[in-house]
Parts: sequence; C-alpha cells; structure tokens
Amino acid sequence: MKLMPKFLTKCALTSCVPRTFSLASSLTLSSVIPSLEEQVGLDDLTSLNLESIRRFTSNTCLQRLDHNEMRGSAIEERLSSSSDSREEEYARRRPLHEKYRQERFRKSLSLGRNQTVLDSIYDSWKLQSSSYSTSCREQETSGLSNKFLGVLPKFVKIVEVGPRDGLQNEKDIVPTAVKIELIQRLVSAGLPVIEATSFVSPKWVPQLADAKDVMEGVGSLEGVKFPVLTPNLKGFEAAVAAGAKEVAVFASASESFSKSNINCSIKESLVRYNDVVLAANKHAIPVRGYVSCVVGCPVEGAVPPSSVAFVAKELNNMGCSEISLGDTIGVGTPGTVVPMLEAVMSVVPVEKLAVHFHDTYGQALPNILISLQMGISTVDSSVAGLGGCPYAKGASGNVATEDVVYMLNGLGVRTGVDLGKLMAAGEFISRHLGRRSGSKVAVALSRVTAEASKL
Ligand SMILES: CC(C)(COP(=O)([O-])OP(=O)([O-])OC[C@H]1O[C@@H](n2cnc3c(N)ncnc32)[C@H](O)[C@@H]1OP(=O)([O-])[O-])[C@@H](O)C(=O)NCCC(=O)NCCSC(=O)C[C@@](C)(O)CC(=O)[O-]
Repeated sequence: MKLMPKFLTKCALTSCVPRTFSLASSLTLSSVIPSLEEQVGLDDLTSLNLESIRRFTSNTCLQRLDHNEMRGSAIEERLSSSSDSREEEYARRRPLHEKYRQERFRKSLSLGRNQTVLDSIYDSWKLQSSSYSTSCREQETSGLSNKFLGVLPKFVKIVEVGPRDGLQNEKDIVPTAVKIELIQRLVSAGLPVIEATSFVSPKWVPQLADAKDVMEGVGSLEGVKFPVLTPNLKGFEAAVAAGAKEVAVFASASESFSKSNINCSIKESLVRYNDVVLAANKHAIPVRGYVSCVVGCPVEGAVPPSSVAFVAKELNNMGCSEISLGDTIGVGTPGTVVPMLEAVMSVVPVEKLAVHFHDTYGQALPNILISLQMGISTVDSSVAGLGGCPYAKGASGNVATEDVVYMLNGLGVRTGVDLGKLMAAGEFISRHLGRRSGSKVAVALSRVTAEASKL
C-alpha cells in the first residue's frame, strides 16, 4: 500500500492550497449572498463595487457578514483588493461593523454578575463554535473539500492521558485530591477514556506513588474507562487489586530508550508484557500496548519505521487490544509520520491503532490530521498540554486535548467532548500547577472572554 504519494505529493502541498482557499471563499460568498451570485456570477465579483453589492443584499445578509468574521473577512479581502474607493467605503463602515459585532458579542455572552469566568469561556466558545462549524459543513459539499475532508473519520475517540502522562513528570507532588478532581472534571467534559495513573516503581516515578488512592477516588465514576500503566506483573497485580479494569504496557522502538525508561531491552520488555497480557486475559482485562519513540529517540536519533512496525506487530500478536504509537519527544513531522504509519499499518490493522504526539516542535496537530486521513480514529492527548517523559530529556507536553477538540470541531468530526468543560478542567490544573495552560486554544479563548468582559 503506497500511501505517501497520495498525501504528500508536491501538488498536494503546494498547488492545491490556494485553489482550496479560493473555492472556499466562493462557496462562502454564494451561501451568504445567493441573490448576488445568481445575478452576476462569481467570477465578476472582483470588479464589483460596494454600491452594487448593497443593491443585491438585504439587512440579513449584512448581519450574517458581521456575525461571521471568517466569512466577512474573506469577502472583504476579495472586494477591497481592486479599488481605493472600496477601501474608503469600508473605512466608513468599519465603526458600524465593530459596534454591531461588539453588541452581538455582549448579548451572546450575557455576562451576569454571578457568572464565573469559566462559564463565560464556555459561552464564548459556543459563539465561535456555531460560526465555524456551519462554515465547515457548507464546504463539505464541494468535490475538493471532500477529497481532503471526506476521508476523515466521523468520530474520533480521544484518550485523555493528562492525569498520567501529563503529571508523571511534575517535580512537586500533586495532592491526590487534586488528581481526583481533575479526573472528575475530565469525566464531566465527556472524555470516554482517561488514563488515570501508573502502577510503576515509586522510586522511578514518585509523582504517581498514590496510584492506589487515585483509583479508589475514581472507582465510583461510571461510563468512563480508566486504564493504568503496568510495566510488569507486579504492577498488573497491584492495578487489579486497586480496581483497574483496563491496563497498558509500554514498549519502545528504541533500545536506548527502553533501557532508560524501563531498565531492560526491547526483547526482555516484550517477554514481560506477554506475561501481563496472559494474566490480563484471565481477568478479561483489555491491554493497550504503547510503542514509544516511533519517530525519534533522545539518544539514538531517527528511528526506522521497520523497528516501530516490529514492536507494534509483537504487541498485536500477543493480544493487545489497541496499539498507541508515541512520538515521545515530539520530533515527527507528517514527512516522517506517514512512512512510519505506512510500515505499522502493513502489519497491524488500522482500527487497532492510536496516535500519541508530543508537541515539542509544534507538529502534533498536522501529524494528527495526516494520521486521521490515513484512517486512524483514536488520538491520545493531554488536557492543557501537560506532560513530558521523565526519561526523555527535552520532551515537552503532549498535544493539548483542547487544541485537538477545537481542530476536530472545525473539521466536523465528533468527539463527544464539551470544549468549555474541558477548558475548565485545564484551567483548574494549570492554576494548581501555577502556570499558563499549554493549550493555544484555551489561551486564545480565555483572552477573547477577558476582552468581552471589558465591553
Ligand atoms: C519497570 C521498572 C519497575 C523496573 O525497575 P527495576 O528497578 O529494573 O526493577 P526491579 O524488578 O529490579 O525492582 C526494583 C524495585 O522496584 C520495585 N518494583 C518493580 N516493579 C514495580 C511496580 N510495578 N510497582 C511498584 N514497584 C515495583 C521492586 O519491588 C523493587 O523494589 P525494592 O525491592 O527495591 O524495594 C521501573 O523501571 C519503572 O517503574 N519504570 C517506570 C518508567 C515510567 O513510568 N516511565 C514513564 C512512562 S512511559 C512513557 O511516558 C511513554 C508513553 C507511554 O507515554 C508513550 C510516549 O509518550 O511515547
């Protein structure tokens, strides 16, 4: 199966991009000003002046232009490019436009005295969500959009790893009660799977020494899966005793990382994990298998796709229910992720694969998008972008769950996650850790809300 040319040809990366943009603008315009389109044809639009537009548009159309900033600005861009008089006209209208926009914003936020900041973040999200998702659905009808967006899954399962991967590297011990509240908040945000903690050696990862207590604290929460990491039989037995119903084992595609992370070779780790899977089978407990360093290793550098495929295949053959491919140090780009996925997909069915990207180089979202285009529909992420592996120097946080959900909402892909509540969970843990959220979306939407509250 040769997937690379389909996604990464020069054409796909260069020539198609401007064509997509102009088509999107045309579609948007046609849906906003249908009467105009019928009478003059889209190609004539750049030569029109505002007077002619006003003749064809009703108040409603103008309001929709104001309401939907993305559409409005795309149209403004096309219309204002060819004449000074149009610019003057826009300069004259801009204060009205701005006043109307602020008025709508104020109304939609309806900031009462008793409302909390988090409520208002949620409200502002609803405002944005309604305008962006509508535009995506309208674009779905075009052939070119279908080519790029039609291949995406309709639903993506998000595996939230914040309480485990996100917190394991924190130097100051986070109180158990805070971890439990974080998990409760993530549950209420609608996340279907939340990796709760690890049953590893407390000497190696002191932050998660309270694994048993965390499991006790979340035991009564229903309808959500709480897998935990188990590096060996000892960890597995402790996890089961604490009530775990799903576990995860974690191998590596790099020998050096295997040694530093779990103090054994890849081969030895696979023997250990086979024991864990056999024991789990007896309890009907599903085992997720991780492969770390799927693109690069902090010690060895580039990791060949064949090494990743080998470990993924072994985990699959021993009976892991899902294989998560981890770019532990976040060095991957779509250029290195595609051949790696291609190699893995030739030995493990795509339905069993998940992707797990750290965002060290800001590549996680494009890597996720290309993975979805290749048929993967399970994505790991961490609220507020928490994370980093104690045994991978320089690894930054996982991709932020808020950023993933925002992107998927924009693509019309369902997740079942409530972005407002998710942001509240991110705000909660970031405040506790005394730092700004690592989610660009959370930071941007909080800023929007703060500005709105000044109106
Ligand atoms: C694997 C071991 C345990 C080997 O550790 P070791 O020192 O080689 O093991 P050992 O068998 O010699 O035992 C040493 C001590 O640890 C104890 N021990 C042994 N096992 C356990 C256990 N399960 N729970 C609690 N205690 C345990 C054992 O009882 C003994 O205690 P002592 O006699 O000295 O008092 C150790 O290296 C370890 O715990 N490593 C954990 C590393 C870790 O958690 N790394 C982070 C997670 S991986 C990751 O983040 C990547 C991932 C998954 O997110 C994907 C990605 O981002 O790409």
